Amino acid sequence: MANPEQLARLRGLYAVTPERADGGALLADVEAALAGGCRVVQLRDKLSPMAERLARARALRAATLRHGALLLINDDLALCRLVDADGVHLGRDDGDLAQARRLLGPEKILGASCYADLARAQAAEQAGADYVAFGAAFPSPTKPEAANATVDLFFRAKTALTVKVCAIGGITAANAPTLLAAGVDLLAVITDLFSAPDIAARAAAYQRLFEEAQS
Ligand SMILES: Cc1ncc(COP(=O)(O)OP(=O)(O)O)c(N)n1
Ligand SMILES: Cc1ncsc1CCOP(=O)(O)O
Repeated sequence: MANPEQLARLRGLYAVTPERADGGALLADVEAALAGGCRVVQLRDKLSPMAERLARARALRAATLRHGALLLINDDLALCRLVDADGVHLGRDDGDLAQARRLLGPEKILGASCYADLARAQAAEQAGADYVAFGAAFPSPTKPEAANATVDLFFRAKTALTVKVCAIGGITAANAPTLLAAGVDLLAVITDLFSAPDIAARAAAYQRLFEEAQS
C-alpha cells in the first residue's frame, strides 16, 4: 500500500497514453494534458522497441515531475524501476499482484485491472493494490473486446472496497458524470482526451467535473 500522501493523489483524470509512432508527438500531447491539470499519467506502449519505450518513459518521468503529476507504467515493473516511476498498472497476464507488491516495496503505487469482476478486485485489494480498475465502462474504440463494467458495478465496488476505484473504456467528458455519481475516483481515458482538438482544454474539462462532483 502506497503512503497516504501518494494515495490522496489518486483522484481525477488518469491520462493513458495512446500508441503514437512519433515519441515527440506523444510527449507534446501528454504535456498538453498536464498543462490542462491532469495529475496522473500512464505510459501504455505495447508497440515500441525497448529502447524507445525507455526513452519515452524517461521523457514522461521528467514531464510529470515538472507538473507535480504521478507517472505509472503499464505492464512493466522493470521499466518502472529503471525510470523511478511512481508505480505500475498490471492486468491478468502481467504476473502475480502480491509478488509485484513485494518487488515494488511499500511506497510505490500498484494498480490492477479487474475487468467487470468484483471478486477479483477484492483479491487485488488483499494482495496490496492501491487502486482497482473496471472496464470497459462504455464501448471502447481502443479495446472493443473489453468486458462490460456497468454503472451498478461501480456503486457496488465503492461499497465493497476501501481502495480507490478507477473506470476505463469509452469514457468521454459527456458520459463521465454517470461514473462520478457512483463515486469513481479515477477516470482513465485515451481517445476522448488524446483525440480532442484541444487536449489541454479537454483535460481541464475533466478536472472541472471532479471539482463539481466534490462540491
Ligand atoms: C487504468 C487501467 N485500467 C485498465 C487497463 C487495462 O489493463 P490490461 O487489462 O492489462 O490491458 P492492457 O492495457 O495491458 O491492454 C489499463 N491499462 N489501465
Ligand atoms: C486499455 C483498456 N482497457 C479496457 S478499455 C481500454 C482502452 C481505453 O481507451 P479509450 O478511452 O480509448 O476507450
